[in-house]
Amino acid sequence: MTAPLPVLIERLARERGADLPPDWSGAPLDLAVLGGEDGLAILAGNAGWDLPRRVDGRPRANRFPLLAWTPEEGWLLAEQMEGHARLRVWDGTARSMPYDPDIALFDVTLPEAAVARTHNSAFDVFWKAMWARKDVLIAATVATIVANIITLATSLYSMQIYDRVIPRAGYSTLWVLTIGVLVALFLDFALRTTRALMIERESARIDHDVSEYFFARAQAVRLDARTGGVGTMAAQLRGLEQVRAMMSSGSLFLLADLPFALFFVLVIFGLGGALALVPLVSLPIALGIAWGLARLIRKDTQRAQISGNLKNGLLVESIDAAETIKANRGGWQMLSRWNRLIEEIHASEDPVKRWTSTAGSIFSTLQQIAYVALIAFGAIAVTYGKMTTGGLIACAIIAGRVNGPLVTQLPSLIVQWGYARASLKMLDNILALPMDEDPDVQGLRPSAINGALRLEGVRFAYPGAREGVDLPVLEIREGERVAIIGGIGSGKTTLLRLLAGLYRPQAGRVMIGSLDAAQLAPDVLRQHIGYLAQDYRLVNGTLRENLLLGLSNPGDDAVMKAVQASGLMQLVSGHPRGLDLPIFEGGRGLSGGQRTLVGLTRLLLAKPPVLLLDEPTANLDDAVEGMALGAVAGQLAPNSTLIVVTHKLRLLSLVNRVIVMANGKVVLDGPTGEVVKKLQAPPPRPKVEAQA
Ligand SMILES: Nc1ncnc2c1ncn2[C@@H]1O[C@H](COP(=O)(O)OP(=O)(O)OP(=O)(O)O)[C@@H](O)[C@H]1O
Repeated sequence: MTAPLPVLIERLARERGADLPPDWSGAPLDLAVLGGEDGLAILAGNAGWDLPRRVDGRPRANRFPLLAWTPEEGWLLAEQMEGHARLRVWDGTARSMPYDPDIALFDVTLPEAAVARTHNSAFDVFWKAMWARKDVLIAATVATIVANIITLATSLYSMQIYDRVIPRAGYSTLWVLTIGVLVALFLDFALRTTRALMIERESARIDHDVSEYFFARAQAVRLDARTGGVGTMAAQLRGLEQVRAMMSSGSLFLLADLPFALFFVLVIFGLGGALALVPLVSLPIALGIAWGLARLIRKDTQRAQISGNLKNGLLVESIDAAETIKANRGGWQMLSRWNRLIEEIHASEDPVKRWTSTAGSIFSTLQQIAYVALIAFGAIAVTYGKMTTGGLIACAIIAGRVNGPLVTQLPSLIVQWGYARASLKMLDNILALPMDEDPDVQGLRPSAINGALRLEGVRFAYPGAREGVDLPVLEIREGERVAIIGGIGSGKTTLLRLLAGLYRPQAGRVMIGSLDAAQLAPDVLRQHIGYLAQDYRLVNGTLRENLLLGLSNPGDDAVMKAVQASGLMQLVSGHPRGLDLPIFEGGRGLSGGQRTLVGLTRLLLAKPPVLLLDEPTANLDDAVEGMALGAVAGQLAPNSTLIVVTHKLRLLSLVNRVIVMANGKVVLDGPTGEVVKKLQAPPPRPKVEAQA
């Protein structure tokens, strides 16, 4: 028996606890092509992975599982060595075969999920991304060292011109020196350009790594931990830009050049002795002022950042809720909140600007005083014959390098660092939020899960709420059809989200089959449980992309069949672009009912064994409701579990058990007929006391 390469890789991923893309099994690849020895390289190339490496010689135990290729048997999964002479392989079934050094063994590096990497702080994320490219950064540092040494050429050139060429009219020396210095300048240009290119390229890669990590991390934040607004969280993530600006090549070069200030001071000491005292005094003063500035603006930059995030949140909210705001004349209120935030931002930014410009003026005066002091002391040294005029000029040029670009740019660099620091703190807050999956724990990936659900001692309350959902025991057997009904705000949606594993209970546990939902790998959980939210949101893209969100493409025939069954056909056939009709951000472009139908159709394609539907027909008319529910009911296998939250009595015909909720608790639970009868029974009359 042989298994196709994608199936072997699926098993390999499972053994390594790695995730493959949801559309993996539908990878549009010709299996005949994959059957050959080059198949693996083609597949990896198509998936955008690193090229699999061939393992030379007998592999060590820790390298397994590996993919094995033999011309006779094709592709196999080599799981481990059995003794010295045999290899345990899997190709649909596990078996053992003689180990032959000619068997080609390949190590496939499956891309690690961005979020699987754990970092203690946002700074750590940046640092590790930089450290991973240390080779290039070291090369850039070497280029910096050489370029800075070459920089000395111009100053030494001036020295020679004043000391040797001018007094003796030494033209031949002049030409030689000029050509020499031009060559040095060209070399300096080449080195600085190469360094810039190297750093730009690497910083683009670092940026890619870092932003991928934070995007994935923000997505992985558990739903019940997302307390802040959408806009505020988005703004916190945008703080990445500020950190990036800080790490832009300009700032990096400036920092890379910083140690050379000391080197230049040493050179001045070599040329002019005590003259080195001038930069030796002025540089620490400049750095001290810079440090003071950083401390002075720290609080204000942080405050400006927080207000900026709130401003972004308000902007997103005002656009998102435009309908409510317009219809209720809420514009004025939003505007006043906006103006208040702008005032707050200005109040925090003003001191930052004031201090920065004051520091800038101090720096420029300091620079000029340092220059005057150097020339004055230098002039005395020259008159006493302690140094030559050329030496003094060389010292003046070199001192300019110490104080020049570094000191001029320091204030703006410090402000940038202030904002970057505040951004890093906010990114730290995102990293502190709990995730769907504990990155240190490899989630369970069983090949089959039972469709039963059980809540044991579950308590859940929203942050800041006094009471929430409280369910000592609730058991739903495999294949059961259950409706959850109850008043508004009674906790039906919360219960459904707990069952779907989208919320983590604060006490107790949710069991899926015989496994704790918290221990299952999220992708396995999502595959097993289909959840249709009450307000089903679509994402920007086409209708087809929304229908196949997170699914492998089953082909247009299957998609059209599901579209026909759910009642979405009218929309598809009525649009010139059919399945490719565009969906805008947040699902704009479709009506509320159509959005629900897209969600239902997607579930028809996903065919999960457990279906959790939250008021699936609230937005549908009777005809479409009947059609959509008929499609769902028609697709249910005998062991599929269905739980539907509803306010509509019509939906009770789909189920054989009804759970009634009130104030976060189950108050009635039983067969549909019984519960309906109890609900319809008139309330017991209060006993009339016998008249005395
Ligand atoms: N994101 C949230 N943050 C804080 N409290 C919430 C949140 N969502 C719901 N609640 C509160 O939790 C309680 C239960 O809400 P839930 O959405 O589960 O009710 P429901 O029974 O589904 O109501 P409905 O029939 O209106 O959909 C309500 O009192 C609600 O105010």
